[in-house]
Amino acid sequence: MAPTTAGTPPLAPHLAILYGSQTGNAESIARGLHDTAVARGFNSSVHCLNDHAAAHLDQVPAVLFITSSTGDGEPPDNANLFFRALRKLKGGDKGPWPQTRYALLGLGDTNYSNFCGAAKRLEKRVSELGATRFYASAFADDATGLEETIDPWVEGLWPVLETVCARKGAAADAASAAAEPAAAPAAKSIANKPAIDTLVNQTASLALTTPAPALYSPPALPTHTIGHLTIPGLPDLSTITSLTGLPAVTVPTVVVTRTTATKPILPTITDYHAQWHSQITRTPLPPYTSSRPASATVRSVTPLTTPDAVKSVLALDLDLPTDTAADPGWAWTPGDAFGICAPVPYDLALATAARLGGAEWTGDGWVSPVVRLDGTNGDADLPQSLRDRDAVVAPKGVEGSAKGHFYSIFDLCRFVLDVTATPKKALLRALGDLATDETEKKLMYYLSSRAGTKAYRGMSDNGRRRCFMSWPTVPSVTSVPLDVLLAHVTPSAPRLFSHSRMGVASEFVRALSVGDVIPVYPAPSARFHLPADGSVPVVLVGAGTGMAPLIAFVRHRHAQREMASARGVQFGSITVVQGLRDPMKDWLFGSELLEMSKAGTVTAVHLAVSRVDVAQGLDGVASMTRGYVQDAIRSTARDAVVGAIEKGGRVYVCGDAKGMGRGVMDAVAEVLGAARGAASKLEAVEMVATLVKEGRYLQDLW
Ligand SMILES: Cc1cc2nc3c(=O)[nH]c(=O)nc-3n(C[C@H](O)[C@H](O)[C@H](O)COP(=O)(O)O)c2cc1C
Repeated sequence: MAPTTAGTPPLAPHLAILYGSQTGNAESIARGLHDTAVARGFNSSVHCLNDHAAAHLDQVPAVLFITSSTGDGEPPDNANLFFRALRKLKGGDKGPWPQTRYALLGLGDTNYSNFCGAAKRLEKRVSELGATRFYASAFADDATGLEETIDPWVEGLWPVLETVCARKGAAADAASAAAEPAAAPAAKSIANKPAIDTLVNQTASLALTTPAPALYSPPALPTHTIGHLTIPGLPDLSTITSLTGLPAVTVPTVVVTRTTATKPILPTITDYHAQWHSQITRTPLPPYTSSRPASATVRSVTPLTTPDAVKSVLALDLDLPTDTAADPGWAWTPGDAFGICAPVPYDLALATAARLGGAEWTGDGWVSPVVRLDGTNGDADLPQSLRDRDAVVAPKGVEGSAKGHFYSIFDLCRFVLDVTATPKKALLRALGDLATDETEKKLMYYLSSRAGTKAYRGMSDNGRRRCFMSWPTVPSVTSVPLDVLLAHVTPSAPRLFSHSRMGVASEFVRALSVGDVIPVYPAPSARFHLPADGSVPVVLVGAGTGMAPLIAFVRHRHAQREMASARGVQFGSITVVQGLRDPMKDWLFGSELLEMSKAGTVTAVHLAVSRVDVAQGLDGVASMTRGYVQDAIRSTARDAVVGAIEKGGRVYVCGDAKGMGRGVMDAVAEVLGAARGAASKLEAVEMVATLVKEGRYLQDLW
């Protein structure tokens, strides 16, 4: 039994914490809550939603749901089976839900139109099935800072939970049912220490230093702009004596044991994968997932934009191994995506490993010490990113042949920890705890506190907010323990590409060459597919690389038309509304669309051009509007969009959530509302909401 806080008897009933997490945020919150629960004497267990059976929901008096949303308000991959199970409950079969009491925390981003869609759907369904909410639900927004909602929610949760789990009687239950998140946590005092002259001038810039090995003179470590941390508006911290709202430090649940083995550090992906002692490198059998990907060989990398375009876009042609045919997941339909497990850039991974004491020069090359990772209480305590990977036989040189999770420190930096992600406040807090220099400690505490929220959001490393920038800013932390990093750094998340969505110009994709082998897995879309009935008109709205799944739709329709031409089958109209900067530089698939127009597959192409004047039209293009796709929908493409919807058609929107998702939805509401004589904006918005419900307004946003 875990230790309890002084004077509190262990609470017999179990608490089940269930999370759905795509990129690790919800999982790390769930695990942090579990640790705190155990420390408070709860008999807690933590599982991803797909493993809900292991939580024995019929026996626990309280369940905590923590889930993010992905896609267009869809559940994360490790929650989709749970949602399916909820859907399957029919009639009198309500499963364990009528006896279940729950609290729910949703994670989302208001840049997506379906804010916290998965969490809200989960709550609706379990309530329908008879579950009772014992604590007010909260929905945290990545756009404004998750902590602002999460911290008070967690703070207020504990007293309510103790009542609910201890079952102190009906009166207490009734009181707890109405509970709202409690007030902000009490101030935590921090030492009032020396002046911070170097920091008050608002920039801390520190270089990476690695001691040279004794015998050989190693080549210089790759230079990466690490640690050029700019913090606008940093106050004089010497005047601050107490800070509130510091995030809880996540207790590491991974035990790191260093072995005697080392492993070569190689820059190339092909060689690297060929010798990694982990599931990710040897192509496993299907089904392929992000942690058990297949290996694909790059057949070609072709630029789709001119060299002077603002953003370069590449077409990647990949060869999948023949055995992938056995995986039904690869039987893709247009609109489906696939994931590429992009590693951290080699130079950065090596520089980070070196800082962690994980890169040694042998005279022949760099090697990295191999560590074994175990959960504190078995595999269930490993973060999911590690747990999903199969245990492998110990590498040569390690005593015994027991299977385990073996990684070189470099492997962890390259494939497991995403040091390019935005640092979580909890990581800054943990760095503050580790810092021996009081000034650095105070800076880290400040950035992770409530008062430091503005500085935290404004801090940047050459305009980006990346995890690794924070480490050199605390040079007194000579080495961050790996278990602390595993608890606080976001795990590397795969990037999703449409089948036929060409590589977003990421650092990783740009560096690929023909013959490289990369880890990939299928990620089918639940809803972003063409209607089975080819006579349904469609409107395709895409900007930038958002055109990729849409061109796959066009190609598919074109092939269907060719096959059906002799039979006189009628096909619905295809209206394309495409956003681009300059038709001469980045009109993706331009010539193909013109050909498809000529062939009659595409009915009209409306271009929205954001960076150059469009005095002249282009042959074969129905209209050119200066502005964004939403401007085209409001003007030249208005009739086509409304006409298609009124004929029972569907609208597909693909692009970035911030730039276009909201804007396009507003524009469609406006033109549809006007055409149907909506009495108010709200009524017009409800019209689009109905289309969404009917599966006639579909979005693939990122
Ligand atoms: C591709 C993608 C799609 C997303 N879709 C939604 C969405 O539809 N609704 C929403 O509220 N948040 C959406 N989000 C935001 C995430 O839910 C949010 O960033 C959350 O903190 C991620 O938590 P996780 O790391 O546990 O998955 C999306 C994020 C990404 C990257």
